[in-house]
Amino acid sequence: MSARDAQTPAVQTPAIELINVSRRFLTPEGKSLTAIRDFTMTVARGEFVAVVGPTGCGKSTTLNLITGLAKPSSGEVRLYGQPVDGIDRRIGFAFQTDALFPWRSVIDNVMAGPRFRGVPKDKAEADARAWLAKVGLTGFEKHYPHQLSGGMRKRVSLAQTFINGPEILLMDEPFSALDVQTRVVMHEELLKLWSSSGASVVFVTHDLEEAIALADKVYVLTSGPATVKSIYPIDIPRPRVVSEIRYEKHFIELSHTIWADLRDEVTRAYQRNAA
Ligand SMILES: Nc1ncnc2c1ncn2[C@@H]1O[C@H](COP(=O)(O)OP(=O)(O)OP(=O)(O)O)[C@@H](O)[C@H]1O
Repeated sequence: MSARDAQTPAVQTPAIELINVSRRFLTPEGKSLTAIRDFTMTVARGEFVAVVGPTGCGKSTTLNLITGLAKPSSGEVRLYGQPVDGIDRRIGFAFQTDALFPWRSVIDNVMAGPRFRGVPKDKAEADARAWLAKVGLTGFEKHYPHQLSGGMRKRVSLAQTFINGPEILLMDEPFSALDVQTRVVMHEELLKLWSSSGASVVFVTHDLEEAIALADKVYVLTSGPATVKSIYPIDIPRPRVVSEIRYEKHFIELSHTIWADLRDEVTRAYQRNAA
């Protein structure tokens, strides 16, 4: 076997696999609640997967299983072919609320990760400046988070995440608190950073258009317990200009098709909550 052949299986191993995963919780009343049932998902290396589903269906629980913060009740979660075992340094996160330290300047916030990992101060600072330049924040290094707009804080957050070179990026509605225009700008930023990073992404959102604009694949989940209802490949060529593609015929067709599928689950979840 040549060295190249020996490497092939590893190269083909997906970045993330959830195999027939179920996750049950005990409710405060002591009842068993199944948040996720027979959930199977594969994220190839470098792939961008978006996950949409009705509110409360189990999207965040899915991310927690990938991080190792939650353990499956049955089934298996693998990263690069290996069972998840605790918090993995290859994973980066982005949540709805950013994780900026309010008492630290922008550059100190971005340097925090590398410094924590033992990178010397000069190198960490130079890297942080370079990442701030990539997200268009040169000149804001000495500002504090409260002196920035919501969109600028998100840019700092992205720099703070990408500076650590994550191989896997888990994003839980990271842009949902932003206004629509800023959100589109952040989509462009994210796609630019992601395409040069090669990271594998799981992006959870309520916003179907956001999912289609960003992802290679959209997973539609059922109303809880979450299981995979459908998987839609998004064959819109890259690089994508997010502000433009949403007006294209194919984008609108994809939105209609996937929404028809998602709408049933949203209605079901709404009726269940109302009952
Ligand atoms: N630690 C926990 N203990 C008990 N129940 C939990 C726990 N974590 C989540 N759940 C329940 O599991 C279900 C799925 O929750 P989850 O947060 O994963 O949904 P979600 O799809 O991310 O929600 P949303 O769309 O509102 O953000 C919910 O019914 C929730 O109440």
